[in-house]
Amino acid sequence: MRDEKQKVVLIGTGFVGMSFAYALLNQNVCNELALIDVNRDKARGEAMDLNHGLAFSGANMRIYEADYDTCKDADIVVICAGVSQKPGEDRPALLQRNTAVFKSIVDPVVASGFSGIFLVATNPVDVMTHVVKTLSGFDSHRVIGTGTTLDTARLRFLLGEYFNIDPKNVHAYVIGEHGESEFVPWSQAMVGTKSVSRIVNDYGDRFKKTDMDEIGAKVKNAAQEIIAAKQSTYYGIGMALVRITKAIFGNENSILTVSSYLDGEYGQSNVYAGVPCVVGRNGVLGQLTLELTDEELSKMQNSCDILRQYYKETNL
Ligand SMILES: NC(=O)C1=CN([C@@H]2O[C@H](COP(=O)(O)OP(=O)(O)OC[C@H]3O[C@@H](n4cnc5c(N)ncnc54)[C@H](O)[C@@H]3O)[C@@H](O)[C@H]2O)C=CC1
Ligand SMILES: CC(=O)C(=O)O
Repeated sequence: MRDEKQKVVLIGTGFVGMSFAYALLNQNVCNELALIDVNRDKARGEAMDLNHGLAFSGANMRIYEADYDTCKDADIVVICAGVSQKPGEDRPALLQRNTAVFKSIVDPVVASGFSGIFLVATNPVDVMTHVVKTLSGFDSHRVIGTGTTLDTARLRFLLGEYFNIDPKNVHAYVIGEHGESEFVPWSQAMVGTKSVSRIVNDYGDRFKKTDMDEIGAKVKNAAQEIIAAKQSTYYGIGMALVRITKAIFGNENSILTVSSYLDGEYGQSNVYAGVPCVVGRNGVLGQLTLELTDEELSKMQNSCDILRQYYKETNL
């Protein structure tokens, strides 16, 4: 049993929220989990179902359905509420509907006296995270989105398969929008201590630049492929949310490509985008600024321009 209380409030007990909650329980990440949903029966049923697994888990966790007052002493409020994409729909198509949903969520969270960290998964995630920053008035280091953490995990998995190397030893990132304009800064991708550019250069007969481009495209299209096959994606993002939660509770100062507020980094400002950040107990401690090539910087500019335009469309 921990000495310290570690309380998470999850808002939105759908596929993504409950995949997160189930992984939290299995990894014994916190000792209190409150579930909020506009559909209170659903949240209550989910709390019951999780509680019935406690005896099998080694976790000592209090899990219950609640209303917004519970946010008052929470450490992290995780937002997974809102609509998700239908097959063929893109993430920005959700913007207006999810902005309306967030207006009904962020106000009561703040009114409760909450003073912890917001962690957002709802799409389009970079813009929705910016929406939370504006609606809450919180300092940006305490408002984080999942950004490109999931895309980065997809990239590491595919590169691990391609090079036949443990993905944990693949250090490569997807950055920018969690969406169409995201990209892989290949100049910064490493397998162990060797850069991917060097591997492709030295072993061009086996490992090809065109294969890297194909992997980047597969990462970008992964969500659509999964949604076409099974309607929605949730296990990967659930695990990504747990990874970020652990970095916060453990004060790990881990480098994760969360969506964070750019204030001059990469020449960008007034925008949330996925970039490698140092994540610890106080949220985003800072960005680890990558040394991008001119071509990569122009991709970053494009991605941030798109995100700023989407944010403008929220009229906040
Ligand atoms: N950031 C990422 O990498 C990923 C993000 N997502 C996004 O996560 C979001 C959730 O997806 P799913 O869980 O599959 O959807 P879902 O439809 O299964 O769950 C959404 C939940 O939100 C609740 N909800 C709706 N309005 C609410 C309100 N005003 N207050 C409280 N709760 C409310 C619903 O009752 C429902 O339980 C979507 O926007 C989806 O696009 C999904 C996968 C990956
Ligand atoms: C749905 C979504 O954003 C994803 O799986 O990447």
